[in-house]
Amino acid sequence: MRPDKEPSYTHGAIPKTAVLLVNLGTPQSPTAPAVRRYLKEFLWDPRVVEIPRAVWWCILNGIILPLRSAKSAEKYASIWTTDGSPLKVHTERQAKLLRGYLGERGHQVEVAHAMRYGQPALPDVLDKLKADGCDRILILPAYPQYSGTTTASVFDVVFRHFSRVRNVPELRLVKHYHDHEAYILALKKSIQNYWDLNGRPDKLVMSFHGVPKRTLMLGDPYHCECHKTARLLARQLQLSADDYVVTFQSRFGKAEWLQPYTAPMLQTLGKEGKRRVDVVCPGFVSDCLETLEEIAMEGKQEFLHAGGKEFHYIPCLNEDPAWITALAEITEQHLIGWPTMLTPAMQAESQAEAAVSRQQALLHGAEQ
Ligand SMILES: C=CC1=C(C)c2cc3[nH]c(cc4nc(cc5[nH]c(cc1n2)c(C)c5CCC(=O)O)C(CCC(=O)O)=C4C)c(C)c3C=C
Ligand SMILES: [Fe+2]
Ligand SMILES: [Fe+2]
Repeated sequence: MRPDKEPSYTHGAIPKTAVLLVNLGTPQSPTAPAVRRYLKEFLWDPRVVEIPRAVWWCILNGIILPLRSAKSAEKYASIWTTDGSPLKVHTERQAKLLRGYLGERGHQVEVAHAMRYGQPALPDVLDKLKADGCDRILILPAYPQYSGTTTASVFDVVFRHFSRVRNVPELRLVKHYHDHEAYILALKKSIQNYWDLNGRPDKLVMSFHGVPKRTLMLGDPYHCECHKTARLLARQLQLSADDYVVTFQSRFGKAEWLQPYTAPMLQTLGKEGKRRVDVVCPGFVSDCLETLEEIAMEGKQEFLHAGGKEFHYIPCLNEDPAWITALAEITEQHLIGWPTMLTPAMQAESQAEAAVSRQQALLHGAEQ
C-alpha cells in the first residue's frame, strides 16, 4: 500500500463529488505505431479477449498487431479531424457540456473524462480527482448497454486502482442506461429530426457493436439490452416490426459473434430491392471509427454495390443537447443522497471542519 499522493484530512467535512465519464479510448495519432500501442493495450485485456493468455500472447504479438496496426491506421486516417480522433473530441466535449449543464442546475461537482485504453488514462484521472479532494466519485461509462467486455472492464480498473489506496473514496457505478427514458428520447429526437429534413427510409438498420456469441451463452446481458433499446426506440418512433432491423457490427476473429451481422444484412437489403436504408448506431454515443468508417463509408458501399439506391448514416448523439440532458438526468439519479447543492453556510461549515481535521492529523504527526 503506497501513501496516498495527496493526503486530504477532511473528516467531518462534506465530501467533494466528481462525475467521471469513461469511454473506450482511441489511438493518439492515425499512425501504425500509435495504433499498435492502442491495440496492444486494448486486446490484451482479458475482458475483451477470453483466450488463454499464453496462446493469445503469441497470436496477438505474432499475427494481429503486425497485420492489423497499419491497416487500422489507414482507416483512422480517413476519419481523423484537425482536433484528433472523433471519439476523443466528442468525449471531451460531452464532459465539458455536462459540467456546464450540472453547474447551471446548481450542482457543485467536478466533471472529468477518462479512457479505458490510452489517454487520459483512467488511473491517472482517479489519482487527480482524489488529489483535488474528491471523496465521492460517480463512474459513468459511455456505454448505454452493459457488457462484461466494456463496462465491467472499466469497473475492474477502478477497483484495481483503489485496491492500492489507503483512504478510498466513496464510489458509485452506473451499470447501464439502455432503457433510460431520456436516452431513448434523445435517440428518438435525433432520428426524427433527421427524417424531417431528409425523408424516411424503406428500412431503418439499428446497428450495435458485436461481441462473441459465447459471451451471451455465458450470461452477458448485452444482447438483450441492445434489443430492449431497439424495441423502446422503435415504439417511440412508431415503427412496425417490418420497418427496422437490429444488427451487430465490427466482428473480430473467426468465432461466431452476435447475429445478424450488419454488413451482410446491408447486402441482403440491397439485393432484396430496398431502395433506401438509414443506419443508426444507438450503442455508440460518440461517432468513432466503427460508425464513421465501418458504417458510413464501408456499409454504404456494401449497400449500393448490392443494388441499393440511397444510403443514409444518422450520426451518433455526440453533443446533441437532448443527450447532454439525458447524461445529466442519469447523473442526478445516481447522486441522490450525495449533497451537491451546498448553501454558503454549509460550505463554510465544511471548510471549518476540514481545517480542524487537518490540525488533528498534524498533531498526530501524520504525513503531509
Ligand atoms: C476483440 C474483440 C472486441 C470486442 C469484444 C469489442 C467490444 C466492444 N467494442 C465497443 C466499442 C468500440 N470498439 C471500437 C474499436 C475496436 N473494437 C475492437 C475489438 C473488440 N471490441 C477493435 C480491435 C477495435 C479497434 C479498431 C480496429 O482495429 O478495428 C471503438 C472505436 C474506437 C475508436 O478509436 O474510434 C468503439 C467505440 C463496444 C461497445 C463493445 C462491446 C459491447
Ligand atoms: Fe470494439
Ligand atoms: Fe438476448
